Amino acid sequence: MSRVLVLNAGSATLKFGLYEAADCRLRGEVERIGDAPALRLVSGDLDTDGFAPADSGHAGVAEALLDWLGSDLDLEGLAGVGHRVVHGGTRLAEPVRLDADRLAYLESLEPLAPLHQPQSLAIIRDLMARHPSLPQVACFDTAFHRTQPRVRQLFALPRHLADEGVLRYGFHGLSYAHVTRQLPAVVGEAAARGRVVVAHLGQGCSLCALENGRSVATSMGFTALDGMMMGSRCGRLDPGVVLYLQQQRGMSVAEVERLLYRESGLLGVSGISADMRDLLASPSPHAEEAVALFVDRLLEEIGASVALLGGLDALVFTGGIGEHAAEIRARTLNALGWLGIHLDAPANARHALRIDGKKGPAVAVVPTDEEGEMARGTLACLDTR
Ligand SMILES: Nc1ncnc2c1ncn2[C@@H]1O[C@H](COP(=O)(O)OP(=O)(O)O)[C@@H](O)[C@H]1O
Ligand SMILES: CC(=O)OP(=O)(O)O
Ligand SMILES: [Mg+2]
Repeated sequence: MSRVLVLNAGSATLKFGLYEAADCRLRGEVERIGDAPALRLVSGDLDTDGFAPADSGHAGVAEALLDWLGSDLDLEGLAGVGHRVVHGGTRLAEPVRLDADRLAYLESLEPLAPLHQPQSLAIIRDLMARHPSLPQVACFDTAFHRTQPRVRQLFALPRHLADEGVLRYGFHGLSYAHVTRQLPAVVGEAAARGRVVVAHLGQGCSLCALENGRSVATSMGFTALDGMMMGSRCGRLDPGVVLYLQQQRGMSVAEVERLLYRESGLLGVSGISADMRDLLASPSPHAEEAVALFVDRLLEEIGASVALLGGLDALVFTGGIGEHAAEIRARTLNALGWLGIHLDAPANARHALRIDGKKGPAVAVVPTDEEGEMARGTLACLDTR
């Protein structure tokens, strides 16, 4: 039976899963990378004691995770390893087996995803060096959005920039692909084929407008910095602010990158934390202001998606905040009565699969599973290579 390992390197987490065909045998994550990395098993049975990173950074954590997995599992016996690579650029979309050429292309995209691309490529290089004959497969966050009409991919910039690939790519595609697969069972066949908005709200946040199960618009852009406000990223921003920071404040490119990716969003506005749990529990007015802005921006992004779809049949929440923060869902949904949405408050409080009051558009909470989607893509890629 084909066994694959999948690795999902995020900005502060490294999630992993071991699959035998479609069955998940082991799943877990290392949280708080860069601070105090801790390994947590979500399912499966393996002693976590042997996990001992030499340092708290991404490289140390990845090495320790591979050592820990390798001490119990025969990594050489795997059919392959699947990796979440957030940016596939113009050349790569479907899951592909990596070689030196493709790896070099993906490296050229590192500046477009500084919180994700360098981390996942470093793990891939490490695994290629350790196990040269073990297939490494990349599964792209951008792939799901390639169905978008060209006009939705364009920025209002001179044409030659679009010709060289400065386009809206969109991200969180593995999450949207998983949610889309669940839609018929969750909201019914008719709504699943209709106009659906999915809000993926995690550390990174984005929205996707679906028509007949295909992405027709998304809030993230050329990079995972655009659109919705996030944990530590600003989301949509007047580009004049970037000019101001460089011209008036004399900030370097690296300083601006740091500010926009790591010091903004919930963290920047609250001055307290990038973690929604901390802000919801905080009595600070700055925490409340950050939460209020988050809800406002979410309403704007939902409104934009619904306008492009010409209506709404279902709204889905996913990602850490989308799945677990009942207060954020309630504050958002209570402001969406104009869409005919009715909230079932007790169902929302217990994070039920359906939280609408059986009138108007369906509203659902669907746990995401990027790892399951990657296992599927990796197995399909290895079967047809
Ligand atoms: N119970 C909760 N209440 C509010 N927010 C939560 C809760 N659990 C998780 N979160 C939020 O989810 C975020 C992480 O989302 P997740 O999708 O796991 O992140 P990642 O993008 O790293 O995969 C955390 O930053 C936190 O703000
Ligand atoms: C693309 C992106 O923002 O991913 P994450 O939510 O994992 O940070
Ligand atoms: Mg995520």
